[in-house]
Amino acid sequence: MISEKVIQELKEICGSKFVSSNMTDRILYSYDATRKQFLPDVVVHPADAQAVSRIMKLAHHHRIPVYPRGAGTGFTGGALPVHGGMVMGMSRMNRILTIDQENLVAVVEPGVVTGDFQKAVEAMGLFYPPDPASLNVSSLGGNVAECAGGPRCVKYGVTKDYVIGLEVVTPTGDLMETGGTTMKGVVGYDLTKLFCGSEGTLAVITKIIVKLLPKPQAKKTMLVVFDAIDGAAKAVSAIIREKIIPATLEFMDGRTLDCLRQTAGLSLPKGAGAALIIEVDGDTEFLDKQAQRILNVIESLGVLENRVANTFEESEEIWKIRRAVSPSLRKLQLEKFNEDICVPRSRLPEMIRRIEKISDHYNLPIVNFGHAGDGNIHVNIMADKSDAEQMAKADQAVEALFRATLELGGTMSGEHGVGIMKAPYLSLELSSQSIQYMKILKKALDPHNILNPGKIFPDDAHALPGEMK
Ligand SMILES: O=C(O)CC[C@@H](O)C(=O)O
Ligand SMILES: [Zn+2]
Repeated sequence: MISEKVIQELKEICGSKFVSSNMTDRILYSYDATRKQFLPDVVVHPADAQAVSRIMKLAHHHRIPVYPRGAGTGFTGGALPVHGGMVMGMSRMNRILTIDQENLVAVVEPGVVTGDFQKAVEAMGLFYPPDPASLNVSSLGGNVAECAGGPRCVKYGVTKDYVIGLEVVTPTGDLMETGGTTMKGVVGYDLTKLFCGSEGTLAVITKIIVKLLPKPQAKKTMLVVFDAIDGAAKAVSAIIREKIIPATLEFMDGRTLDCLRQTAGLSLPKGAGAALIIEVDGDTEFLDKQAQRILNVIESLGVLENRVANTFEESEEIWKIRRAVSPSLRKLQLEKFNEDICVPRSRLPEMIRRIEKISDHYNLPIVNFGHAGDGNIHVNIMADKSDAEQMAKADQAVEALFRATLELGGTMSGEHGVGIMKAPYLSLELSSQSIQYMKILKKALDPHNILNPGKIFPDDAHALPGEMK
């Protein structure tokens, strides 16, 4: 419980309107996309970095857990207040501070919605590539904390490849700047990169400096439907082997397509085993050549249909299909164990076969889609929540999936992070030494473990007293 005195201090810092301990607000901020629920004691919305710093000093002094929160679209529980305490919503800090067209750099606050930022820079002929599926809702602070990815990462890289500087507040309340606005900089340790993807456990992000690119002149989007999943997986490898890196190389298996047909009314050829969304970008002449090269490479792999978007609207129609996948799967009323394993691209066909075996072995449907061009697949193990046996099997299937991924030289998470969901499996992938050094880092910055506790490390996450069933 947080004392009335501390609540009063929080109100002085944020303004009383922006501090709430009423049940409605506590429930509102008890969820994220994992749909797990942990009730915070209080929800605060600071207006600026000074307020964040004062809050952290207060929390540090009173040992109150603090959970920074963007839009709550994370899939591993990064924003969940698993030990109660304070949720710190960053939505008031939502200004685009500068878009510097001369230096191709922008400075933003963490609460800016990713999609809004992209539109703002695109209106100036610039480009911010990271495009998580949640981009119309998710905010840049959360994207940085989780090092968000998305379809375009195959060509353009992930969030941390664009973040060149940060302003952060440490768990003890110090306000600190890292990096800067230059394209290069090698003075001292790269704290910017350390904080990117640290899942809100090392610092609260209060300002972000990103580099931008010129906006590609044009793009061409294709939805290529295959008769069998193997053909689609081979097509991904074949395109990369041909030394072509398209702007996106997204994959949806037959079950994903069935689900889209059922819940989103999509018309696709009957008997489709899988589909790829391939987008190429650049100048117009190059686009046509590259699209043709891709089609030549994959045509013998069982292509049933190739839908080419000729206009921006047609391209958006194809992307709407892709962005509908995750919400459509939710409509199936099954528990969705959504993983985001990543394997070396050449191992993708084998990984897909291994996933099929896991599905057969545990007798559970598994729906696969995602960023195949990166070897990053969202493996969704589906189980009936009311069937305890199925739920237990799904847990075993998750572990089998991680073990298979690691055997093929992959990683358990390409883009969603560890949070609470993968914490129990951390030692499958990381050596005890790396875990130990990570904990030393955490302790150096957060001696009392108050910033987003219960995340990443298994011994922290194993007992989560606050979970509501
Ligand atoms: O696993 C999911 O449901 C969504 C994953 C999300 O990163 C996506 O690419 O759509
Ligand atoms: Zn994804």
